[in-house]
Amino acid sequence: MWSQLVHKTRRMTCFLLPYYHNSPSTTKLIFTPHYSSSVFLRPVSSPAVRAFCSKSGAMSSLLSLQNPDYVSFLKQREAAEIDETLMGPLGFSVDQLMELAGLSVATSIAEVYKPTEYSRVLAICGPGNNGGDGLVAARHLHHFGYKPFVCYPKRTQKPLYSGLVTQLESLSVPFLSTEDLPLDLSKDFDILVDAMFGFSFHGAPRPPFDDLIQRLVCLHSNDQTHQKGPVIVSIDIPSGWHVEEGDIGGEGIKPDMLVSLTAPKLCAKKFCGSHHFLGGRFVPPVIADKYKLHLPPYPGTSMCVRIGKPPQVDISTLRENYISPEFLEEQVESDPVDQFRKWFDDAMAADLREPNAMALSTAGKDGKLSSRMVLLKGVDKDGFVWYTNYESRKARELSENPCASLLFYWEGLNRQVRIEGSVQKVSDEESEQYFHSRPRGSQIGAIVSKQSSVVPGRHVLYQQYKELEEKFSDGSLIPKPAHWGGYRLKPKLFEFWQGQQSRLHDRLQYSPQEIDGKLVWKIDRLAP
Ligand SMILES: NC(=O)C1=CN([C@@H]2O[C@H](COP(=O)(O)OP(=O)(O)OC[C@H]3O[C@@H](n4cnc5c(N)ncnc54)[C@H](OP(=O)(O)O)[C@@H]3O)[C@@H](O)[C@H]2O)[C@@H](O)CC1
Ligand SMILES: Cc1cc2nc3c(=O)[nH]c(=O)nc-3n(C[C@H](O)[C@H](O)[C@H](O)COP(=O)(O)O)c2cc1C
Ligand SMILES: Cc1ncc(COP(=O)(O)O)c(C=O)c1O
Ligand SMILES: [K+]
Repeated sequence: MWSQLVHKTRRMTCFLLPYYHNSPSTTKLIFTPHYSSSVFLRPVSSPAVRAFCSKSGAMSSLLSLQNPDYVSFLKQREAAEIDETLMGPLGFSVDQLMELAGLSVATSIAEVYKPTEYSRVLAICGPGNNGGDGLVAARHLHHFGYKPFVCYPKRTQKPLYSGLVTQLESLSVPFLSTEDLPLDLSKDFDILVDAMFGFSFHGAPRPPFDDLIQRLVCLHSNDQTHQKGPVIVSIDIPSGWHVEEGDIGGEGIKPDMLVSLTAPKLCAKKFCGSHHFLGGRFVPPVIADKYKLHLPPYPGTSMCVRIGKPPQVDISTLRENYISPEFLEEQVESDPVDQFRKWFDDAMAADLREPNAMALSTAGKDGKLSSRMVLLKGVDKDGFVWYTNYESRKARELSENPCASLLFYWEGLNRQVRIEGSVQKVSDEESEQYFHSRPRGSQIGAIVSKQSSVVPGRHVLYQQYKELEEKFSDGSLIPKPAHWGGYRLKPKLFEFWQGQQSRLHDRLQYSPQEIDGKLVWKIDRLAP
């Protein structure tokens, strides 16, 4: 029953997302591989890494980073034209677009700046639609667990805007006048949302926005004194910047994050902050087509996607402080295989990706070690089973030295399990049975791959694969190659590790002992 459970292939889906790619002469539909996003249960330490790896798909971020010309930039006139087309012939209302734009901004912020660290948000909203985006974003941020404040000094008397204000008031989001705002914004807020001006900005900022922009500029000078100040998130255009030329005098605001909407405007090429996101997941193909837009695909159901390079991180600063329930001797099973199953069930329940992936370490007769990942395919009192090629490097090493170790790491649960023991091949019948339970593609793959040998190129494998696929296209039985089968590790030592704060982890080791001629497992606590 349990081994059937692990047989199920979980979330290994690679599906194809169409997006429109245009060259001057043609418009063709390109299929981009996109991998279903994995769930990271704990935030990783730095905002940069967090953003890169967050739930909404490191894979599509990778796609957009591989090619710097991947994204198109719009002129001011084009941005206005697209706006008109969307809200004219394409049937959108301004309310709809603003809602989606504001939601994109809020989700982009939430991907990088977690509310546990950055709770106090000030949205400074201007008189136009950019200001409207700011009001919508503030509402979503409230629902995401932030504490937003709004400064909205030049209100527009249209029902859309008064409705947005009423919605925020009903959530008790405080509205602050420019007089209420502290001159130095660095102490009272963690995030400043710059929603003053978007693509219709022209000339020099007029009061009261000139002063508000200046207060954002001042924050950089504070920065030089190495104080941790609030981060600035600009919506669509860093306010005060020329929509196409950018920060002409070099004295404008320097946002940490820019959320471009629909497509980035030309000024975004000059953006030097750490986080450039794209939002506004509503562009129909006809617009992408007409303006020859290259836009990255949005991952999964996300409202935003990172564009541009993620910030460089200092690897030495990456660390987690593990916070877990205590793992005590009194709680554990006397049999380590039972304890393993308990933890495996927890890993399944936590919806971790491939909880049955384990590192297998082997050493040949020369004593040189090697490790690789394999998938656990069954466990019982007899041992831990995986399948592989009997002519691979690991197989050679196991034939020379049958000792091996297994390692599971369940990141989302702060747990690792080490298992050591001796290895034997499983019976031929067992291998046969498992082989035929695999997807036919993987069965053919096992025939094609002379695992661990040198191949002249991918095309060779692909060619052989195609031939065999054709040969077995009638659905006939694909014979298991003699060189493919399972191994079973009979455990002689276990260690269960539960991460704890300040590196004072729990480590319980099980080793076999003979008492009165009976084999029992002795449990020892090891120092972390
Ligand atoms: N499809 C899309 O792309 C979508 C776009 N959306 C959003 O709309 C944004 C564009 O909105 P928008 O056209 O209302 O213009 P925006 O820049 O917010 O402000 C114009 C106001 O500012 C004023 N103003 C101008 N210059 C000034 C100055 N120097 N100093 C002072 N004031 C100045 C100007 O007054 P005026 O000069 O006309 O008297 C007017 O009142 C866009 O960037 C995006 O955020 C999303 O909501 C939905 C989808
Ligand atoms: C998550 C994961 C699971 C894997 N599972 C298996 C497996 O079950 N069997 C296998 O032969 N290779 C598996 N591989 C590939 C191995 O890591 C390795 O590349 C291959 O077995 C060749 O190893 P060797 O040259 O050391 O023998 C897996 C790789 C990953 C990343
Ligand atoms: C080469 C190879 N063999 C076998 C496996 C085990 O996979 P399956 O679940 O198809 O047996 C894997 C998994 O990644 C693999 O890469
Ligand atoms: K702005």
